[in-house]
Amino acid sequence: MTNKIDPYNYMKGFGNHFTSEALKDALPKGQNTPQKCPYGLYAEQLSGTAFTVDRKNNQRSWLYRIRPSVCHQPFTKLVPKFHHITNKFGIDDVHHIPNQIRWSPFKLLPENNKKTSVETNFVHGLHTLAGAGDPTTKNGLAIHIYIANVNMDNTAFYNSDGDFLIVPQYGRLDITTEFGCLMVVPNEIVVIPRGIRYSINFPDGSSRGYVLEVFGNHFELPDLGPIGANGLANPRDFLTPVASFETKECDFTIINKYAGQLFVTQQDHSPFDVVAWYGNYVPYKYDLGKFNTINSVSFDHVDPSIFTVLTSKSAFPGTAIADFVIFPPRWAVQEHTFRPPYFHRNCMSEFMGLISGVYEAKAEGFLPGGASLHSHMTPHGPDSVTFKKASNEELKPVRVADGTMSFMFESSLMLGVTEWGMSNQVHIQHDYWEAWKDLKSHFDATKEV
Ligand SMILES: O=C(O)Cc1cc(O)ccc1O
Ligand SMILES: [Fe+2]
Repeated sequence: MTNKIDPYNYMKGFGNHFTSEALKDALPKGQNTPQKCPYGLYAEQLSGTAFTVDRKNNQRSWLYRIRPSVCHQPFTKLVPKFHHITNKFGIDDVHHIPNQIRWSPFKLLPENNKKTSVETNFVHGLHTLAGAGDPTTKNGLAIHIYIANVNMDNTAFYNSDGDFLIVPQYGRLDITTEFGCLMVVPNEIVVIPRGIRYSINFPDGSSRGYVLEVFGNHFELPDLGPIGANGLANPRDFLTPVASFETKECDFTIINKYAGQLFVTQQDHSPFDVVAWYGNYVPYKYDLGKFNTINSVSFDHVDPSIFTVLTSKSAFPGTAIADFVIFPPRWAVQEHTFRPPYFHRNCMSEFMGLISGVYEAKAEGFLPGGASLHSHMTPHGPDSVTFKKASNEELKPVRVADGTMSFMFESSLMLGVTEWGMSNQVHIQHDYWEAWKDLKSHFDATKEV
């Protein structure tokens, strides 16, 4: 169903200082705030880091726009019954569960047509599934699922709480941002940093995907250490839109997520009126198919951190608030090795989703559009069918996960599951624990190998 045509233009590179003009010479020359800007535009700075952050981590962009963002009426709060977002992750607000949890695919909404009249845009279709921490202290994360079927007509959204890393699983995202437009297809991801206004259309109708929201540090590429200067997600493959603007004057709704609540306001013009911009605080997309996958070519199963695409660091070195990790198609060649993921218990929370295909550790039950959560120190690993097969198979080089893409949001924080995530609006597989119940003892004290 996915038509992969992408009508938009992009600039390449991660963390670059870009410049983009939709009209020739719309950027001021040699300064940020001339007394009068070209074409009668307004200058506006968007700061993604504190003014005083060290130079190498400082992120900001300058936007030259028809009207400054401040031209809007006062915000009013949208009562919680009109949305499904929360940032309350305290012990009494969400469910902290040591069991292995698995959700069947989150139900798509019916196509929006006259018969069904269910109309849900991206923002109203966001359901918080799990999280930890608090955006007011800029520490933590939330995981949302979106299920939606209508465009955000004359509506824009921005998030004061953190950055959104969006993983579309079903249906493309046609995104208009203040910086330009992006078309994002399943198997690509898009990051929209804090504060940037955007609107999402669903060219394929009813759509579904996952969102990782981080309240603290922005996403960055992981360090490569002994891997060397190349590998994993290459900076050149991150794409940022080019400036484009509209001059629409009409009633426009702006929705703001602020401290886990939604606020709404109106203005009389489109916020997508940025004629030119420059800077390094930008939205970007990345095709997961471009990941340069590195793994063991000798023996043993390597930890999945080798598949990290992006990370949002905590204050503790090497310990992420959230890593975005993928399990891409690759060759498995390890000798005398049990090749699928090992049995393990982890001091991190592991939330997993499946974009397409079958995940190597689970023969059944983990399905595209579904999810699993293995919390701090919760034991998990290959199901019994996978264990039996992989313990006995001939170890020739094989393609793993061809046509498949799964991912993990791995966090050092202890995730709580929301009321929605436990409700009968979703389907928790209560028999998930049985995936391991047939793992019998093979112990024989007389047999060394
Ligand atoms: O639990 C999982 O399926 C994710 C995972 C994969 C892997 O290859 C090693 C460790 C790990 O947590
Ligand atoms: Fe795991």
